Amino acid sequence: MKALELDRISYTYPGGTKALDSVSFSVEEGESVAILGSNGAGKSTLLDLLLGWNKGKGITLFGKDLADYGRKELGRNLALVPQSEHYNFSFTLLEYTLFGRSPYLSQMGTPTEKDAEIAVQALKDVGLESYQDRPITSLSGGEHQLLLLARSIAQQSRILLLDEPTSALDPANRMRVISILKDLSQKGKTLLFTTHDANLAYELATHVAMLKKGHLLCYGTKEETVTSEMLTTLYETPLYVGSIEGRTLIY
Ligand SMILES: Nc1ncnc2c1ncn2[C@@H]1O[C@H](COP(=O)(O)OP(=O)(O)OP(=O)(O)O)[C@@H](O)[C@H]1O
Repeated sequence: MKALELDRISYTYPGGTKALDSVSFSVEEGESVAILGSNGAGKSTLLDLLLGWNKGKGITLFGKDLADYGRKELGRNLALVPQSEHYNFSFTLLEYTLFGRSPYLSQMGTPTEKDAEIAVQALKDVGLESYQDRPITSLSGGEHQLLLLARSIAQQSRILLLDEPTSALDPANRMRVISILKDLSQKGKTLLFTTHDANLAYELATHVAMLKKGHLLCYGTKEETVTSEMLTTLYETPLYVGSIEGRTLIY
């Protein structure tokens, strides 16, 4: 089943910047898609369109027009892991992770024991369970990024959108997040993530979308798209795709 279809998506900001120009591709459920592109290429604009924060036409989610989704229904299908988030109040980690359960709560409803179990398990998945009663304001930058992933795991959406999911992480936590995301992907979750790390894209993605100045330079399997020529064209700087001990390495 198609999880996502983009049909000639364009977006111009009020000031007149055309951030996306006729971008089309589709994603099957269970695929993992890396969105690559230089600074200002339109990656965040695309994520904001998928989340309905920027309004646009031509986006279909599981066969239904994005514009026809209610807020909670959208939350059950799509979760975002931003790079960071500003906190207005000092919740505990567990309370914050429980926000991921919002799309499943009734009007004025409070989270159930089952919701709490799911949130605790999500904190365990990212290795933050021993911090669950600590205030979120006490976290380091990397822990903060792991918490945002935990909240989205608790949300149990069919698609996960991730904005630079490993940007603040040390090597051990980077590996942990890659392993969590691979596991989610194997269980059938559809992933779309932006990254400046072509090695991460190659390791985690099944497919790659390359955006250049708002245009789709190419879309296809990682084997088709991640080539020295394509990456050099995308970033306008020499990049090479090689192999060390049987593993693909981009440098
Ligand atoms: N709120 C806004 N108002 C006007 N122009 C914007 C706004 N947000 C982004 N832009 C412009 O739209 C274009 C695409 O920006 P976008 O943030 O989508 O790029 P990006 O690929 O996510 O970049 P980066 O890798 O630097 O995060 C850029 O030219 C940017 O300056």
